[in-house]
Amino acid sequence: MSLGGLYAITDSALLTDGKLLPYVEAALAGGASLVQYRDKSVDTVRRLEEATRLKELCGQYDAHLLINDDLALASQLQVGVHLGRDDGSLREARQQLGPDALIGATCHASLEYAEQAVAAGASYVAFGRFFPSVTKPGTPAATTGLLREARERFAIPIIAIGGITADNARQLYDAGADLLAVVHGLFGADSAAEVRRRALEFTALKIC
Ligand SMILES: Cc1ncc(COP(=O)(O)OP(=O)(O)O)c(N)n1
Ligand SMILES: Cc1ncsc1CCOP(=O)(O)O
Ligand SMILES: [Mg+2]
Repeated sequence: MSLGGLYAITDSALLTDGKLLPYVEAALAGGASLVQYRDKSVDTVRRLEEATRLKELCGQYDAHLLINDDLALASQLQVGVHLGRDDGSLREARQQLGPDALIGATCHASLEYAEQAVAAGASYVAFGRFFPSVTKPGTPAATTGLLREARERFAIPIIAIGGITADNARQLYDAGADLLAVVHGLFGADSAAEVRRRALEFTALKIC
């Protein structure tokens, strides 16, 4: 499976007041190829409803939906899942979701963990944060040097995350990232039109 470009990650603290669907649609219209539903609440009814709507929306744009942290919800909707290092077993996720599912793994700045994630069946490995992040400030820092090493070691898609904007993105693609995963640099906009503009900017950087 060939993946590349912009990976849009939602944030329930940012996408309030009915912004979730129009903002995600704008990101898709601007070329996002993956969307991650990242909602840390325990409102299971709303989470199921929102994720179901996002799955439909992604289908319209030929994009993939992944669920953050929640294998049960991913399994219920038959979509992908992204698991951090304490979010459960990648092996179990692969067993439950099957061979074609997208399963992502957070690796922070550890190539060793990434090796284990690949062995456990991850579809991609995610490194970062690369820049100061408003969304998750405490995440361990990673460097473009690490990204270059990862590019040499891994054949599967490599994701960079953390504080990414169109202004600092180029160096991450140049160091070997296939996709840039973005929350605030995309959705911290004050209109859907601005989200689309930002997404187009990220997408154009990948093509150049
Ligand atoms: C693509 C991608 N990379 C990393 C993360 C971070 O996952 P995690 O460390 O589990 O942190 P939370 O996102 O769950 O707060 C991610 N979500 N997506
Ligand atoms: C979830 C996560 N994991 C590492 S950094 C990060 C936050 C990404 O959000 P932003 O793009 O706003 O820095
Ligand atoms: Mg997590």
